[in-house]
Amino acid sequence: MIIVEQLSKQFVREAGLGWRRSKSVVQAVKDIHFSAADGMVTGLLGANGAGKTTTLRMIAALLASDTGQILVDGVAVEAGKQATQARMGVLSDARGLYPRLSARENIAYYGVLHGMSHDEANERATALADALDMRALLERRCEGFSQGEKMKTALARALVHDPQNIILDEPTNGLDVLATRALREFLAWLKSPAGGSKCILFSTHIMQEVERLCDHVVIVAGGETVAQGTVAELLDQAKESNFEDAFVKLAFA
Ligand SMILES: Nc1ncnc2c1ncn2[C@@H]1O[C@H](COP(=O)(O)OP(=O)(O)OP(=O)(O)O)[C@@H](O)[C@H]1O
Repeated sequence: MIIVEQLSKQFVREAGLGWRRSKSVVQAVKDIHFSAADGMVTGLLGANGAGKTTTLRMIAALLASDTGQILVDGVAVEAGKQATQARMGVLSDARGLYPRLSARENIAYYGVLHGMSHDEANERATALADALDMRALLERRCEGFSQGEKMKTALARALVHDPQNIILDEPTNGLDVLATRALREFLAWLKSPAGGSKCILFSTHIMQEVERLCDHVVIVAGGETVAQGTVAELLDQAKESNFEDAFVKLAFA
């Protein structure tokens, strides 16, 4: 379970050179708060620049927050510290695979970094490849992989140590309809008791994805949580019958 309270983060941007040099402050996240429960898919839904990636990077301990608190299974997240890493699997938007390594090596290497033996990590890579229908890719170098192949490999790598909490930044970016469907089915399995009742948190700006996949939706606008609930509750709150209309009303009214 992930609990986020009063999270904020600002960046200082520098522009120009010499005497023309200037600094400006960007308040990327102002006040984000929500909780993401086990056995559920929670979606962070927001427009471009709303603060989703910055929020996920703070939860994943990749970036320090200015204020607020993040608890993962009751343990406070601290940027750069290992305490919560074992409990989290993170799929960033950059994917970041080693192109010269095979998919298996990319996946198993992360397992070893998480303290697994080589055999254990290899067995897990094979099991995940079966679950993600990517067995044929396993021994291929990642160089030249398609978007969908990269995503599957990066997802398997994020899950190699069987984390309870799964954080995905725009996981369907660049995927076609079939790959998106397969991912949706896999996430539905991961949140089920058979898949381990995982806590899944993902960011997106795609309405249909949220309607089809999310048990809980957190609408983020201008770095703030502006509404949250089930899709039905948000429709009710906005007094709309179409989810896109409800989103626009809640995010930009
Ligand atoms: N390292 C950084 N330095 C300066 N500004 C940043 C940095 N990272 C993010 N920002 C700014 O913070 C704001 C929020 O960015 P963020 O990437 O979190 O949004 P997002 O909701 O993930 O957007 P998108 O859907 O376009 O990926 C944006 O205005 C962005 O330009």
